[in-house]
Amino acid sequence: MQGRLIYLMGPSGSGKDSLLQAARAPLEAHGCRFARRVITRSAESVGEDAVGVTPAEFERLEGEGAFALSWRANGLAYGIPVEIDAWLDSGQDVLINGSRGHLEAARQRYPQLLAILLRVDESVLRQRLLARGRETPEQIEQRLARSRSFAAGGQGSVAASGQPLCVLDNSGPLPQTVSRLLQLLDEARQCA
Ligand SMILES: Nc1ncnc2c1ncn2[C@@H]1O[C@H](COP(=O)(O)OP(=O)(O)OP(=O)(O)O)[C@@H](O)[C@H]1O
Ligand SMILES: O=P(O)(O)OC[C@H]1O[C@H](OP(=O)(O)O)[C@H](O)[C@@H]1O
Repeated sequence: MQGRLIYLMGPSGSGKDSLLQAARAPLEAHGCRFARRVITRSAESVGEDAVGVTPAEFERLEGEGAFALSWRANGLAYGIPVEIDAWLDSGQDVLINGSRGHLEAARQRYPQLLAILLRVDESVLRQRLLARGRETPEQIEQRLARSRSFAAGGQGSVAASGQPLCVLDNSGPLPQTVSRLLQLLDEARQCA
């Protein structure tokens, strides 16, 4: 039986990486694999254990078919290694840190993907981005503007009619969000 792609997305600062890190051990115990992203951002950047490459290296890798999914946003390029297809073919679920802007393209390649939208209150979002301190104030404002655009239905709504979407609120304590994610995935497994 084919594994399922679990596509976690949400505003920058909503807590995707934190949630993935906190939920990793229990999910790996259930056989779920985690894709390590390739990003044109320094590997030393806080918050995500990604592979950092130059834009030229990214273009080369993308041209060689190294990515199952790739997209651009926030002045960066993001790639999901194509090795996830072998994991899925072997029946393993795969959890990735996705993109709202790339959801429809991802659905084309993975029609059965489970889309999970992480949300937090706008006031919380700004505070978390500022506290994290990875982006400059200008970049934070650009990311907040991008999220407002999605909330207003721009850039392709993630809530396309007829497409299943799970919404997970991370405005509260992270352990609560982890528990809800695990419960949501258990429910999804049972109705798969
Ligand atoms: N439930 C939570 N309660 C309090 N702080 C949180 C919570 N979840 C995440 N954070 C904090 O919010 C900041 C943003 O979290 P994180 O980097 O995981 O978000 P993200 O969605 O991965 O952002 P990006 O898409 O920009 O990488 C971090 O400093 C993180 O420690
Ligand atoms: O705005 P949308 O399309 O949802 O996401 C765009 C990109 O921003 C975030 O990455 P990061 O914040 O740079 O780690 C997402 O993971 C995605 O890769």
